[in-house]
Amino acid sequence: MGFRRKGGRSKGSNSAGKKRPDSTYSDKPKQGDRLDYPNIEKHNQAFYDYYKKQGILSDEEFKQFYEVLATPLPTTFRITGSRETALELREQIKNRYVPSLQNVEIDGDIIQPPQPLNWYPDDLGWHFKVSRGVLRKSPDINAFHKFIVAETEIGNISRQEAVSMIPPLLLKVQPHQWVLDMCAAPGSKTAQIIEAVHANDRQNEIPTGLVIANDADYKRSHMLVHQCRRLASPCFVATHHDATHFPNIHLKDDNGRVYKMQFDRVLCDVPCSGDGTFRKNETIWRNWGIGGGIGLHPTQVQIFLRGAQLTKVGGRIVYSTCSFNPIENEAVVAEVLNLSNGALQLQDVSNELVGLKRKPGMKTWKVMTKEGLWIDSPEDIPEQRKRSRYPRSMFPPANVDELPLERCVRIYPHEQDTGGFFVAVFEKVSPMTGADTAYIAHMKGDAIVKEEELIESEKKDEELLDNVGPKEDESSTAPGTPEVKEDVEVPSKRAAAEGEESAAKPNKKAKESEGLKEAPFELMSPDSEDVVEATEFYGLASNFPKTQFLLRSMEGNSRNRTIYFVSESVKTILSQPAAKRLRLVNTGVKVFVRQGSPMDGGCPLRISSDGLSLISPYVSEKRCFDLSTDELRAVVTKAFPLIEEFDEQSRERLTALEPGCCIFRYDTSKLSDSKQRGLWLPLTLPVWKARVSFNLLLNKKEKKSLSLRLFDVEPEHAPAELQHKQMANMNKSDEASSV
Ligand SMILES: C[S@@+](CC[C@H](N)C(=O)[O-])C[C@H]1O[C@@H](n2cnc3c(N)ncnc32)[C@H](O)[C@@H]1O
Repeated sequence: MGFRRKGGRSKGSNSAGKKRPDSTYSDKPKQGDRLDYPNIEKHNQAFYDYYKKQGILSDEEFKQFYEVLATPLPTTFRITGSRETALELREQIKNRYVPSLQNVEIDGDIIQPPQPLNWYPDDLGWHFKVSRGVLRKSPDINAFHKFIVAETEIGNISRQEAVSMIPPLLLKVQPHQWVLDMCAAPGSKTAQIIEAVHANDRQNEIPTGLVIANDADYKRSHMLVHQCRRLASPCFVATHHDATHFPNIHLKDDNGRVYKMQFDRVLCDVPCSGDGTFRKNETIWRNWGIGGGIGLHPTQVQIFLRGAQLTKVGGRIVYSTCSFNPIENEAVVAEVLNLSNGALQLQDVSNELVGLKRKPGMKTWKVMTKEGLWIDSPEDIPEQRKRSRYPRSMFPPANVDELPLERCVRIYPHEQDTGGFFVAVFEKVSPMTGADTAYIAHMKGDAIVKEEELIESEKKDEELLDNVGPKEDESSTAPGTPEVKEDVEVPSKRAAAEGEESAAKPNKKAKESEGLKEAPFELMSPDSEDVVEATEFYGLASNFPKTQFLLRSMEGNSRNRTIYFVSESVKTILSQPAAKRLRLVNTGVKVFVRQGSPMDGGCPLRISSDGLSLISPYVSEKRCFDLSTDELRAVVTKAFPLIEEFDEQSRERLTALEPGCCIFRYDTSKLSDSKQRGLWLPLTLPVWKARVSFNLLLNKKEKKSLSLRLFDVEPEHAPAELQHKQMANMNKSDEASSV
């Protein structure tokens, strides 16, 4: 299937009736665009003229670039989750799916099986040169499609555009670092950052790092929470602030010294015109206009500058957009470099992500007014009012030759079949703010910083931000400003629907207003009844940090229904009065959930599957049970396994086990084909044990993925009649424990 056009127009004409300039442009399908081509015109004359005139590429390359923009993207994905489980899944793809996808023919062409992206570390990023449409429809790749869908649903795979994976890799996050993601929703880059913080996860180790993921849009910040929840990180905090004025949080150390919360790593993946997403975003073909970049430039400068202020000396900052526009890219970089007075250094990253094809940043560019006039400086605009819409920072600065802008990274779609992207990496090499100087003094321990001094220095930071901000008659949502685009897949259809609308209006001046509907986040006392109950029942080891439990709602005198767990770093923030300034949307991993009173007695607090990997290393042997392969098959594939189906020895042990939640373990090397299946990690499963039966505490999707992965079968759905009979066998606590 080739390009389909709206009726009546001649081949190669745009919506205004003009011809698409590339003579080679034709209806002939190209590699990767075989099916599902949307019925829209893929030409925008204003875009074409603007970038041709900007000279972003040589004439020859520009032709290729513009041709590729009209083709759909290949399918790309990232294997996510904790490092060990990600490596397991990678082996499964390599050993099972890649061989099964050799010599598959679609529309007369043999397609290449999926391949790792050559620049992505450890073969955890993949591309498959067929469009999503082909992936969905072709019967030959149906099994692979099913696998991708199932693993995406439970969060083991993230379908993320290749270029969007780049900024978190260049951020180089370490497990002990504090990271701020300033514009984070819907959150695929945050997910990568969280994974980096957990890169060294071993049993009994909770990283000391912290990830604060922020977005100005309240609804979108919930999409972010949804996306990151599956990673179950106790180091994750979601906030909701206008990043241009992300609050100053003052913390006190054990000696009473005040210091400002600053970060080792800051990601500024700012709202942008999104013209790097032409290949997947049909509306942008119709809506692209010069006003987008112009309207967003001041906000982009402010967000980046604020990010730089919040970075520790010695820390790294990544600025990125999915736009080709130098007004949103090099102009922003040049302005903030100059404002930093040498504190920021633009890094040469040509030796990082080897294999990634890229072009250097631009050293010169032009500004076009919304009326289509090319201008050299704001003074060339006759009207004073209009002039203020084109701040000097949009133009190449006088010292442009001294700035190493060539170190910026430009990714063009035609070079390696991707979307378009811009990334620049910085290090803060010297103090830039009063807080930097105070922080250094704090770290040396040789000065007591007074809070008033800190506040005074912060006023200066604030003034600087206001000076570069949009002027009275400007707005980042000025006419012509397009929707904010993402280069990532949203986590669910519902979330996507919520996000679409709000993405169109970045909440530029989000006030620090009160009245958000979030429940309070209260740390629990280790002596509280709930903590004592859980500790005793599960025999939690003495080295388990019992001061890091959290409640999300105060439920009066009644027993608390859900108990969360946070890392030491999150506790540090939450336990200080300054935490009140943070508009928290979410933090903490759900570890215990209270059931209705179990009929057989036992502890009604069950372990949540979200918190299982955190809690299980500390649970005593009295609540753990090792399975044989046959028993595992019964637990994973059957709807209602009964204790009597187990062998005699197991029956005895299980019958003696006090009712309530416990952990079933399985050593995967016992599976005869574990290598072929790419399985080597021990399995830990949360189970509700009742008097005569038990119940796997996983949701349907998790259960299905597990069953397919281990035994190639879908788990049993019991017919209604059997369900009824079995339920009668089970006591009330079995029913209550179904997730
Ligand atoms: C390009 S998207 C970010 C994509 C995200 N980093 C990811 O990888 O999933 C830009 C985000 O900035 C948010 N945004 C817009 N204006 C903002 C502001 N002033 N402060 C914070 N976030 C803002 C938008 O709501 C949008 O979610």
